[in-house]
Amino acid sequence: MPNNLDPHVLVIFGASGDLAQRKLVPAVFDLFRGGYLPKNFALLGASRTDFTDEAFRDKVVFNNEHFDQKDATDEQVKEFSEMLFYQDLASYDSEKDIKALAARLKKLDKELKVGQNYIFYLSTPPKLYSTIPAALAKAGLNETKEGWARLIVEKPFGYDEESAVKLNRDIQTHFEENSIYRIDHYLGKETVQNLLVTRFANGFFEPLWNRNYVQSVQITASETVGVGSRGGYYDESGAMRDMVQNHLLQVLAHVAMEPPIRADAHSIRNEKLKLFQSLRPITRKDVKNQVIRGQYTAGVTEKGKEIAYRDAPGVPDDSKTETYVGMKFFIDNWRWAGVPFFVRTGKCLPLKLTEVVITFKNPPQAIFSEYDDYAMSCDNQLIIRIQPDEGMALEFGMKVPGEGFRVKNVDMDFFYRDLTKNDVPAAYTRLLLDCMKGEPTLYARGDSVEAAWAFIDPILEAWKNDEVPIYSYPAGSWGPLQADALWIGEGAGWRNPTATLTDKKHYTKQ
Ligand SMILES: NC(=O)C1=CN([C@@H]2O[C@H](COP(=O)(O)OP(=O)(O)OC[C@H]3O[C@@H](n4cnc5c(N)ncnc54)[C@H](OP(=O)(O)O)[C@@H]3O)[C@@H](O)[C@H]2O)C=CC1
Ligand SMILES: O=C1O[C@H](COP(=O)(O)O)[C@@H](O)[C@H](O)[C@H]1O
Repeated sequence: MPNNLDPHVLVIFGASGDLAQRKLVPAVFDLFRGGYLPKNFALLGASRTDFTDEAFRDKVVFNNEHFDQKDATDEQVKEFSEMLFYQDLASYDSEKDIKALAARLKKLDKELKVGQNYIFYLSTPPKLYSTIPAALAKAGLNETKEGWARLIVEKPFGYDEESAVKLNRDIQTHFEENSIYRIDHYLGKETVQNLLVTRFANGFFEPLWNRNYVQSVQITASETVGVGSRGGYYDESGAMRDMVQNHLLQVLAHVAMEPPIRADAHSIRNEKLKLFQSLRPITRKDVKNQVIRGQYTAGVTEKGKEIAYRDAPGVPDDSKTETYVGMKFFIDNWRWAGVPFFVRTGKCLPLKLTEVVITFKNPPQAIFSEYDDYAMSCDNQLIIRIQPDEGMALEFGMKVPGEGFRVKNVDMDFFYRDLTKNDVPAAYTRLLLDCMKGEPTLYARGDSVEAAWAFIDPILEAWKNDEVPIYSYPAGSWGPLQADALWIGEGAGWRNPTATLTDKKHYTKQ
């Protein structure tokens, strides 16, 4: 349902870049198609490349291979493109730049009557994340007299805890916390949000969702692609910073946090913070037993032949950057005491999928001796598919018809797409809309970003000091075999599907 959004200007810094072209402008177009944008709206691109308004429109709309017109008419695309403007800058923070930007906003304000409402989107390299807000403040654009000013900050938010604290401090000097929107696109995924509904809108999960019934929890985000042309960025980052510290800890928070008292930003973000604060620290000496890092070598993935990570453009020959992380840890709180949590992510794995698997404890006694699938009992698992085949399956044992008591694992399977015929909004579309509404629930709060870094930092330190090995794995495999050892004594093991459900109805156990 279209919303009554305030008139405003969305300013994208770094608008000549990849993200603006691939995700941001297409997301704003989706909002336009859906009738969400207010009548008085402008998108103002700002970066150093010398574009006119028309040249910018050509780049991000008419000559943009990522811009999908979908069912819109050519007239609608033209109408949308006329909402796009461009301001070129010399360096993002010179006095001349700020004055030019402020003057352009004033002009747009006057023409469109946007009431001095501005969203500033930082889609530049992270080194500018402190600089640009300070420059905006100098021009008085951080707090407008008549309207509001909001700031969206792209990832990565910091490089470690210290830099995240500093970045928070820098930005919070100029913008109130409730005007800062730290984006994590996993929070914009419908199925990540649905984790909260699954847990808190259904009475029957709650009694089971704790140490009394849960044997283990595993979260996997596997990718089939390698680093491609992003070697320069990725080698500085690695899988831990790129995926675990942000996206996967956010998914974890949705799976494990306590029920918020209300479904509002304050309550949900408070519970997430508490969850991050309850993570049992993995000290540097624990790292070798709890965290496995890996790097892919040449191999074959579903995409074809893949060169070794170290041969990718922009990656040094002797790189020790991890392209795989598998880890085991505990949450020291009342609900989860003693339950092992396993998280893994990697590039060049066999399938592209993100899923959460809750494995429930076995019944207290195994009284049926014949199982079709397993020796002792069924695996009672709830498999929550974040992507693809969004949905969830519950696995349990049923009697095989006929004599005796033969038990077989079966599943009840729900597909999220059966809920609606409408397109599920892309993550960036949903998140941009929320910021336009002034709704920060699906954005990360400063304190929880710091808490997430505090958990990750000792691991990164141990790696930096080479205290543990980095294992290799061939592209197309499920990562280093050493990661299987994390499960010793903990049951289930990694769930390594052989195909996504789109290709094949059933997962098989390794
Ligand atoms: N691309 C993606 O898929 C994703 C990106 N991100 C994050 O979003 C941000 C933007 O990403 P992306 O668009 O890929 O980045 P780009 O590297 O394409 O940079 C965006 C723009 O910033 C300007 N820029 C680049 N380098 C510099 C520099 N050294 N000094 C000043 N300006 C510079 C350039 O514009 P100009 O030269 O015209 O000023 C460039 O077009 C990054 O922080 C990235 O980490 C997050 C998730 C996914
Ligand atoms: O932020 C990032 O996420 C993508 C994976 O996102 P997904 O929505 O496709 O699961 C990852 O490929 C990239 O390295 C990382 O920067």
